[in-house]
Amino acid sequence: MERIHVTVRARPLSLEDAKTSPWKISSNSISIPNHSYKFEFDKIFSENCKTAEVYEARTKVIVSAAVRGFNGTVFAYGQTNSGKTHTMRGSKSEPGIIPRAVHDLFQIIQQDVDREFLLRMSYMEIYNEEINDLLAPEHRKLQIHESPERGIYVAGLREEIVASPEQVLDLMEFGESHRHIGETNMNLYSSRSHTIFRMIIESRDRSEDEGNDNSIDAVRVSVLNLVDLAGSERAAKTGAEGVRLKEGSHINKSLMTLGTVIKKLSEDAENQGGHVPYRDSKLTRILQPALGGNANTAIICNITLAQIHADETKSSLQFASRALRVTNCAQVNEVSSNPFPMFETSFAFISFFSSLGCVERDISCLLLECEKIEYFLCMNKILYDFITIYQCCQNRTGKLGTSLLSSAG
Ligand SMILES: Nc1ncnc2c1ncn2[C@@H]1O[C@H](COP(=O)(O)OP(=O)(O)OP(=O)(O)O)[C@@H](O)[C@H]1O
Repeated sequence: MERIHVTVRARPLSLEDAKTSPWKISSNSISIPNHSYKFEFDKIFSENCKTAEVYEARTKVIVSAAVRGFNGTVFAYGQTNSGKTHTMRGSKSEPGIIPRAVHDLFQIIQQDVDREFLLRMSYMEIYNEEINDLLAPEHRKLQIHESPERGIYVAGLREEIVASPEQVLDLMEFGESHRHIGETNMNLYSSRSHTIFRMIIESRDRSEDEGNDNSIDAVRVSVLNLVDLAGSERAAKTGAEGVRLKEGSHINKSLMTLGTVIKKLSEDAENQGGHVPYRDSKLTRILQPALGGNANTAIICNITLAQIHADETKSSLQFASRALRVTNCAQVNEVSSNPFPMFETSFAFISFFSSLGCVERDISCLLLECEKIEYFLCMNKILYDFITIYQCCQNRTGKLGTSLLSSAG
C-alpha cells in the first residue's frame, strides 16, 4: 500500500502581486500567517523552479515503474491559469512532464536488453462530459466500458503502435490541434477540456522466446496516464458567457466529483462500506484505477500565491491535502499469454501474426480492425473470430486473410 504522492507548484507572480501575497512557504509547508490553517506536502516548488525538478520529484520514478509493469498516473490539478498545461505539456524552451516522460520511457526501454517491448499510445479529451478521441477526431462521444479482461476502458479509442519519442510527440501535436482551447478573461489559451495522454506498455522476457514453442509467455501490461485537467473557474472572474459558461460548468462539476471521490477515499469510505461516486463523472470513472486502486499516482497541485486568488488557492490546497491520505495498491500486471491465439495482449497478437509471416503494416491494420470490433473481448471463439476479422479486413489485407484462414483451417 502506498499513498498518493502530492506536490505543489506555485506559478510566477507579477511584481505587484508578489508584494501583496499573503502566503508564506517554508520548506514543505504553506500557510497564511495568523490564519489557523497550514498545509504540508511531499514537496512545494516555488515560483522559480523548473519543470525538470517537478518531473524528477516523482514522475520519473512512476515512469520507470510503468516499464516494470506497474500502472502509473500523474495529474495536474488547480484553478484556471495556475500553470497546469505549462507543467504537463510545457513549451519548446521548457518541455513539460509529458515530453520528458516519453523520452525517459524510450531511454529506459532501450537499456533493458533482457525484455522486448511494445508501446501504444492514445490521447483523449473529456469535453462537456463527452469523450473525444484526439488521435481520431471523427471518433466522438465514446463510451466507457468495463470487462474482466480489460478493466475500465474507452471503447473505440485509437491506440497507435509507436516506436520512437518523435513519433509519440508528433501524434500528440496532432491531437493537440483538435483539443478544445478557448479564451477567457483569465487565460488566453484556457483548456476547455480534461486531456488524458496514455501510454500502454507491454513487455516480455526475451529468453522465453528461445527454444520452447509451447511455452506460456508472461507478458506485463501497464498503463501510464498523464493528465492535464481543465481548471476550476469562477464565471465572475473568467467573464464566461454562452459556450464558455457551459464549458466552465461542466469543468467545475467534474472537478467537484473528483473532489468528492478524493474526500471519500481519504475518509476510507470504501473500506467502511461507503459509496465512492466514481461513476458520477467520466473523469473519475476513467481515472478510477488511479484513485485508490492499482496504480502509482502523483498529483501536482498548481497554485498562484496572488492575494486576489487566495480563496481558490486555499480550496486547491485542501483538495491536495486530502489526496495525501489516499492509499493505492500498485501491483505488477502480468498476464499469461498462450502462444495459440488467445490474444490477451497486443504482444501475443503481433507475435502470432508475425510468426505467420505477416508484414508489420498488415498487422497494424488488422489490430486496428480488431479493436473496432472489440476482438479482445471474445477470446475463446478463435476460429469464428478469424473469419470475422478476415471479412472485416479482406479489402485491405486479402493476402493476410488468406494465410490466416489456411492456418486456422
Ligand atoms: N511556472 C511557470 N513559469 C512560467 N510561465 C508559467 C508558469 N506557469 C504558468 N505560466 C504561464 O501562465 C499562463 C497560464 O498557464 P497555463 O495555460 O499552463 O494554465 P492552466 O492552469 O493550464 O490554465 P487553464 O486551466 O485555464 O487551462 C501561460 O502563459 C503559461 O506559460
